[in-house]
Amino acid sequence: MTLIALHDICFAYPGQPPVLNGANLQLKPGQRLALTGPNGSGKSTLLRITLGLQRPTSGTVTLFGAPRRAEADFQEVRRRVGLVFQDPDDQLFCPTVAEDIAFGPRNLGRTRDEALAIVDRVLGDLDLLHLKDRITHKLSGGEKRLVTLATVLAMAPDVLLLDEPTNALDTKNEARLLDFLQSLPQAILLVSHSPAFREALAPDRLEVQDGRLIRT
Ligand SMILES: Nc1ncnc2c1ncn2[C@@H]1O[C@H](COP(=O)(O)OP(=O)(O)OP(=O)(O)O)[C@@H](O)[C@H]1O
Repeated sequence: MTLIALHDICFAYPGQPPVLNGANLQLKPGQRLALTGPNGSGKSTLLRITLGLQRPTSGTVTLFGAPRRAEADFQEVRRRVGLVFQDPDDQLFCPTVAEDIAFGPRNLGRTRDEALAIVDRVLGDLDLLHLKDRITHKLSGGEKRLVTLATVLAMAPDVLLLDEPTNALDTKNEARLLDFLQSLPQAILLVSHSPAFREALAPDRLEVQDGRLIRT
């Protein structure tokens, strides 16, 4: 089954020329696909449309085999699509790292102990246990980036949408993140301006050109 299918997506911000103008994309289980294109070409907008955070002017978003139009359609599957936003401050809002990571599992009805076990597992997987009790807003930019990924992984999504995951990471952490992401079974849609990272993780790519997605 195709996880994500975008068909003929058109979108314009109010009073502006179209950002997307007939964009098509399919992501299958286990597939890793990169989205490239210049600044402002519409990559982040496309990720937000995929999750229903913005609605296309026309076109169809199909997730897990069903077309999604209304907010309720997206809510049903949002947990299964983990979006790591470009700006971690859009995503981290609890006082401590552990609380931020536990928030999603708690919302899904996990007990406090279950959620705390998930926090330990995810932080352990990312080699970040030392950050567990830190105040989130005092983390460095790179630490916030990795903690944001931890909050998403705690929801055990089927697909990861990663918007510039290496922003603010040093070379050592970038290499470790690459190793980690390569070991994951999930399908990944990656937006990254780092050619080396992109080619290592997702050599298959689509480029946004004049609002369309072109295989290059
Ligand atoms: N909320 C908004 N209101 C109005 N215009 C917006 C809004 N968000 C983005 N835009 C504009 O839409 C266009 C596409 O933005 P988007 O963030 O999707 O591009 P991008 O390809 O992800 O860029 P980058 O590589 O710089 O992250 C840009 O011209 C941007 O200025």
